[in-house]
Formats: sequence, structure tokens, C-alpha cells
Amino acid sequence: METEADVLEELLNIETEIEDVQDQIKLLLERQEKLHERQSELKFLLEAYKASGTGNSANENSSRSSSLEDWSGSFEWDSQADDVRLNIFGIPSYRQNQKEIINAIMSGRDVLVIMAAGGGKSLCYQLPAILRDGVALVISPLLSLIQDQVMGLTALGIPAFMLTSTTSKENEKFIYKALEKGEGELKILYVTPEKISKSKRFMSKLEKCHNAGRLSLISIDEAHCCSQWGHDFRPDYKSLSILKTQFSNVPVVALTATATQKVQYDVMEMLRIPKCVKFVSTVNRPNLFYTVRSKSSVGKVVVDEIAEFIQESYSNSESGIVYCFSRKECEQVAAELRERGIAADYYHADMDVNAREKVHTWWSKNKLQVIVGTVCVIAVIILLLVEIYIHIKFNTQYLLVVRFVIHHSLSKSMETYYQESGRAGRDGLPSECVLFYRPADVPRQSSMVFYENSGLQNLYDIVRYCQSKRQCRRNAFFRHFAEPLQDCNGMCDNCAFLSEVMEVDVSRHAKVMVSLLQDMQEKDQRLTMLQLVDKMKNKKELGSDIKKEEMEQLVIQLILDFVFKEEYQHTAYATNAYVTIGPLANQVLQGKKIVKLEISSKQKNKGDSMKSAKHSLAFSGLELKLDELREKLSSGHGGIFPHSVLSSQQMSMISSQKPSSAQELEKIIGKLKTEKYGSKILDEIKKYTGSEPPDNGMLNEEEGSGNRASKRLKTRKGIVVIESSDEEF
Ligand SMILES: Nc1ncnc2c1ncn2[C@@H]1O[C@H](COP(=O)(O)OP(=O)(O)OP(=O)(O)O)[C@@H](O)[C@H]1O
Ligand SMILES: [Mg+2]
Repeated sequence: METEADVLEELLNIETEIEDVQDQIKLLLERQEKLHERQSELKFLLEAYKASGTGNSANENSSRSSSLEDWSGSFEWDSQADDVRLNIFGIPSYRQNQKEIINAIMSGRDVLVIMAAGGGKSLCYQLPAILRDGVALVISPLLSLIQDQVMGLTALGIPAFMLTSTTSKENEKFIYKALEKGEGELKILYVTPEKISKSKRFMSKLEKCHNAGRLSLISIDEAHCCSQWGHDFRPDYKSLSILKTQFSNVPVVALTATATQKVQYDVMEMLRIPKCVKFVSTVNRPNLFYTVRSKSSVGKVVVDEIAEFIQESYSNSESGIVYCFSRKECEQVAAELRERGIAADYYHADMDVNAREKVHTWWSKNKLQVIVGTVCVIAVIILLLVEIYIHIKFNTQYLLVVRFVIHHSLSKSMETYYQESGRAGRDGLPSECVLFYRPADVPRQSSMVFYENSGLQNLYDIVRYCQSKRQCRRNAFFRHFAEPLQDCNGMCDNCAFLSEVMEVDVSRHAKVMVSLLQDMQEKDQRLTMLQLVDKMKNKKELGSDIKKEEMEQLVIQLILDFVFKEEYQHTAYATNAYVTIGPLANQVLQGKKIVKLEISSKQKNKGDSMKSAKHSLAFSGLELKLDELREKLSSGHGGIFPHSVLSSQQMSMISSQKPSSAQELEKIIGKLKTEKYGSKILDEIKKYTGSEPPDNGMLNEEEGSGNRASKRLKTRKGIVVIESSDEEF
């Protein structure tokens, strides 16, 4: 006979089960959405394969345009474009997709460009801006980015201006006159999106410029800011839709380094450019070596390891950035690095102008090896400012190249990590990106991003990247950006050092953890991740077969697997993250879900890093001579960097083409450099070719072969080049 108590109990059980089912439905719906997204990405990829008629080779797939039109053919502006590229920008040859993008813009088409950080997007719109009649309008999100671009262009003699809150009255007058009446020389005008959304005066002048047929193109840099799904949504970018509506015949160029399919569609819709030609270059940065290192819970140990890494791998004072979580942490880490003999300083928004100036100057004089910045735009900004300083000073391209980027703390998404780490090695030479990861950093970061659109989802993606001890880091980027996989060439820790990783079944531990948490929740008690791990230590039945760090790793794994979830509580001083029961907890309790953890049985060698993956490359005969010459010339020209006299790409082109006249040399290094250094370079070539043995061809061929390194006379100190990469980023 059923009593009232029995009925009540069954009712409660059913209600709990319904809640459980609802949680699972929610989860399945989320999963379904993700699968749909991935499905459309894969369909797109398939179309791209068919359209290009290519097979599966990674190289063929590393660049795609969405249309069947051939943008790489001959166009009437070809020779003029080559002239501007070489003699104004000093760039010897186009990189992947640049020529095609320029041709599409010159043909008046709307264009969407997805190209890796440092890939050379600016040239794609700046060159057509010079070639086309009239004024090009460029929208860029940050004042510092705009300043960087305008100063760089001015140094090249290109009439570029910006109209922002910092523009003087005099310049504003000049710009408005140029727009309205076509007076004065103005080719490229940079504004922030707020100008479009908020300044009626500016828009009316722009309209006049357009009506007179003088608006040549509209370029929207960092276009991912249009999309709420992007990692850096800017509401003012929404108002940019007005541009295509109002100036329908003017080509719009949208550029970004990172955009998933969803973001790409959003950008096209937002900017009203549905028929744009899309150019997607690979996100791959073959010269970057990615590593994730496990981060000690003792702060001093982490700094010790960072210092050791820098001193061992970068003893020649090559520059680097260390990203930290907070301003306080930046100051502390910079001070501790200094204590360990590394020239480091911090940089953040709270500093006064003089202090920032000091950091700039030291950095530019190479007296500072490391800048410690917060994990936000600030660190990017300073580097841009620093780069401009040098750009202007030596009238050349970015010279002070960042050789390593260390994340002392986790980034908030794969996109931000890709961009932040992408500051390294923009010259194409091998550089390193090291992320120090410890599970306890996850709640720190999640309590900052949980209220952002897709904030947690984005964070958990990068956490998956960090937790994995097997998956190729590069592949994680390819998957994230829905790009066909390419070979990593051993340029990440998981590929280079196949440390012994065991997959351990920790279902038993997970079960205990779930019931412990359930018990606590029933008593209305909340636990943070660290408290939960602490309580687990006292569970005698588990013995001590997994370590504390692995237990932390397990909590995060269970959050990623929806067994747990994070919840947040605001206090007067902070937002705390707690671990609570998630939708799949019962499956673990019922033994329906097996939980596995990747555990390294052998620690990767601390100092390993990129060392064993680096291929050191010395120069072949003539390159070697040119290397010596550029060192001499650079010290004779006020101690500028040898790279600014001749880049390695230029040296390799000179040594293969062996130009014999200034005109021929000009084709490789441009007018400016030929005027400055041409005669000395030509002398060197003459001397070298005169002394070449008759069987030189044979020798060179041998030099190009596998044992080339052993035949070399000299290896460049401190600099290594990957043999497979001839591109300079
Ligand atoms: N074809 C080329 N050959 C050599 N150097 C180039 C070429 N194109 C661009 N560069 C140089 O590459 C560097 C990076 O270019 P740019 O600033 O345009 O990158 P980006 O794609 O806009 O990167 P980000 O996403 O970081 O803004 C610059 O110093 C630029 O002069
Ligand atoms: Mg750019």
C-alpha cells in the first residue's frame, strides 16, 4: 500500500529526473548547434576544394578565393602596381594572395580578406589606394593602430591623415577641404568607427567627396569587430552598414586575421557585401613554435622557469613579451625577472606618460629585452608604438622583431591567443610561443568572461588546447578556424617531443568527486575548484594514485565534459567562481560515462622547447658575403639592424639572380635601398662571381642539399631559419 510519503518521494525523484533531462536537452541542443556550424564550415570547405579543382595537398589548400574568377592574371595596372610596391613600399615581391586581392579591389569589387597576423593586409588596400584616383577611407578600431599606420605611410611619403579626437584643428580643416573640394594632397584617410556613427559633419563631407567621384575605396580593418561572435565585438562597427548603402559603387574591403565561418558570414551581412570576393589565407604561421608548459602553483618557480627559458634560448637579447593576467602581476613579474638579471619592464594603462615614454625609449634602444604586459590590447598597442618609433627612425619596415611571446596566464579564447602569440616572428624567422598553464587559472579567467557573449565557450576552447598533451597545437588552430590540416613539421611541443602520455581511466575518481560535490550542494555549501581538490585529498578510498595537479586537471576536464559547470557569485571585491553539478553528472555516477585523463609519464625536458626542432641555416657563398656586408653597412649607418639593410629574402634573391647593374638590383630591393647601398652590393656580387670556381653550379646544388649545414663556413649567431620557409612574415 503506497503511503503519502512514498508518493512524495517518487514525485521528488521524477522532478529531479525531469530537471536532469531538461539539462541534457539543453546540452544536446547546444551540441546540435555546434554540429550545424561545423557542418556548414565543412560544406564550405568542400565547395572551396571543388572550386579550386585541387586535391588534398596542404599547400594548395592554404589559400582560397571564394570565386572562380582568376585574379592572378594580367591586368592593365600591373606595371604601375609593381612600381609602387617596389619603389614606394620597398617590397620586393608579393606574398600569398596580395596580388589577387589588389586586382579584385582595382576591378571595383568588394573584398573580404582573412589573412594571418602580420601577413601583410595593409598593403592590400594601401597600394590600390595609391593607384586609384581620389581618397581612400580606412576604418580602424584603435587610435594607436591608426597612428601606427599614418606615421608609417607618412614616412614613405604617402599623403595619409587621420581624423580622430587627437587631430589638430588645422589638420581637420585641411581634411575637410580635401574631402569637400578636392584641394590639397590626401590619398588615405583613417578614422575610427565612431566617426561614421557619430559625426554628421564628417558624413556630409564624405558624401560630397563621393558625389564628386573622389571616394576611391573603403577599407574596414579588423573587420571581425563587426560580429558579436567575434572575440572583439565593437557596437560602433554596426553602423558601418551605412557605407555600402550610401556609397554603393565604391569597393569595400574588409580585413581581419581571424574569423570563423560564422564571423565571416556576419561580417558580410553587416557590411552589406554579400557578393564580395573572399580571400582566405591560411592561419598557419610555420615559423612559430607552440608550447604549453605546466605552470607551478608557486609564483617564484614560474618566474624562475621563464627567466631560465629566456636566458638559455635568447642570450643574445632578442626581444620578447610576457603576457600576464593583471597589472599587479605585470609589475611583480617584471621586477622578479629583473632580479634574475633580465632587462624587463612592465607596461600598462595606469602608467603615466613619462613612464611609458621611458619604456619606449629603452625598448627601442634595445636596452630592454622583455616587456611584461596585461593580457589585453595594451600589450599589442605598445608594440605597435614601439615598432613605429623604429619604423620612423630608420625609415624601414618593422625591425625590432619579437622573438618570443610567453603567456604567464591563459588567454581568454583561441582567437586572442592566436593574435597575442602572433606578435612573435613577424619577419618569418623561427620564434616561440609558450603558454604556462595551470588549471587554477581557468576560474580566474572564467569569472572575468562569463558574462560576455560566448565568453565561456571561447575560454573552454583554449582550455582544451592547454589540457591536451597529444593533439598537435597547430591542428587545434586549423580546426578552430575550420581550415584543412597542414603539416606541423614538428613545430609544436606535442609533435616535437612525443613524451609518453598515458590515457588513464579516472572514472572512479570522477564518481567520488561528483558525489562529494552533490553532498556539499545538498548542505547548501559551495566549493571552488581548489577547495574541491583539497577535499578530495582526504578521500582515503582513492589512495594517492593521482597527484594534486592531476586532480585539478580532472576538475577542469569534468567542466569541459559538462559533468560539472561553473557558477559565479559577486562579492564587493571580486567575482568568485564555484564548481557545481552539471547536466552529465548522473551519467558519471551511474557508470555510463567513462572519464579519461591524459597524464605524462615522463616530463618533457624543460629546456627542450624549440631547440631540437630548429634547423640552423647558414648562408650559402654569396649570401654569406652579403650577410657580412650588411652587418658592416648597418653599423656604418648609425647602428641600425642588419635586417633593415637587406632582409634575408632579399639576400637570397640577390644571390640567386646575381644582378649586375643598379637597374637589375632595383628590381629586387627598390630604389631607396639601391641608392643607399647599391654600389657596395654590386661590388660584392662582382667580387664573388669573379672568384667563383667553374664547377660552381655543382657546389651550389650540393649546398642546397641535406648536408648543406656541414659545408657552411659560418652560421648566423643567434638566428635560425627554417629551411622549408622562404616566406617572410
Ligand atoms: N609582400 C611582402 N613582402 C615583405 N614584407 C611584407 C610584404 N607585405 C607586407 N610586408 C610587411 O609585413 C609586415 C606586416 O604587415 P601588416 O602590418 O600589413 O600585417 P597585417 O596583416 O595587417 O597584420 P595584423 O593582423 O597584425 O594587423 C609589415 O612590416 C609589412 O611591411
Ligand atoms: Mg593590420
